[in-house]
Amino acid sequence: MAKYQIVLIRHGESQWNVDNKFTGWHDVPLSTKGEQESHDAGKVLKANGYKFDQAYTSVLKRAIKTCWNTLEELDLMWIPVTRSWKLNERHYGALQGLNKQDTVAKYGIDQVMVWRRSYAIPPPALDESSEYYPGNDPKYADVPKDELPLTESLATTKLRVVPYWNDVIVPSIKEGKKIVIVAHGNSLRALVQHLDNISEDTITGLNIPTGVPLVYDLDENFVPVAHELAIAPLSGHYVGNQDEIRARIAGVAAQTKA
Ligand SMILES: O=C(O)[C@@H](CO)OP(=O)(O)O
Repeated sequence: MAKYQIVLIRHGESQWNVDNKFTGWHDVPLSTKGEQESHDAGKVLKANGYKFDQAYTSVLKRAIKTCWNTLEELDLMWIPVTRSWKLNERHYGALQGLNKQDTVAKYGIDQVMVWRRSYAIPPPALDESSEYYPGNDPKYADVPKDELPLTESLATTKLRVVPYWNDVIVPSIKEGKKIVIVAHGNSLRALVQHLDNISEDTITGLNIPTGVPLVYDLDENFVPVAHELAIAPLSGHYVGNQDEIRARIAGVAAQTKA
């Protein structure tokens, strides 16, 4: 029996999704299409009667703007929005800024798929002299330098996302708050892997589309209750046109081709 319901949204298409570049912690804006996708996410939630008391997002503008646009459509811009770097995208290390398909041409599809989707193997680490080093970014001024990643695998991304879920978000759900989490492809993969207890092998095939609300019903122990529209391996379901959503999932997978 479902006791709680939460909504997860990956940000709308970003400018570096358009340019097909590895993005990670680089702070790029939404594309024009991404702005539209995030308004559409709010519209479809409104049409289906969803309401929220609290939003959680990352400190990256593509997620923050998606959150704003979604809440604007729901006429909920007044609710508290908590931002945390713990919900940031997985740090893509030295791949940040590189074109994904050029990287396939240089290193081969097998290596790139290991970097993109393997569970525990991180991309090569960033150098602290890099323009992308988070230690020079005022967003992270309060974060101890040794906690700031120079690269992350999905496994190490989980080490920040899941404690944030358990320590911050779960208590607020238990207080009775209806929550929405607006985050990123890989930080949400980390979260749903935890919720749905997805195996390390199976998670490599999971891609989350931009700007589509993903609804989870959870029982009293925060174990997901499978929905009839769920697309395996998820128990949650995407809200919207299911054929279009499947095509968008395939589009994320196709960002790197052999
Ligand atoms: O570049 C990134 O940060 C992510 C999300 O856009 O890409 P991928 O889907 O390749 O992990």
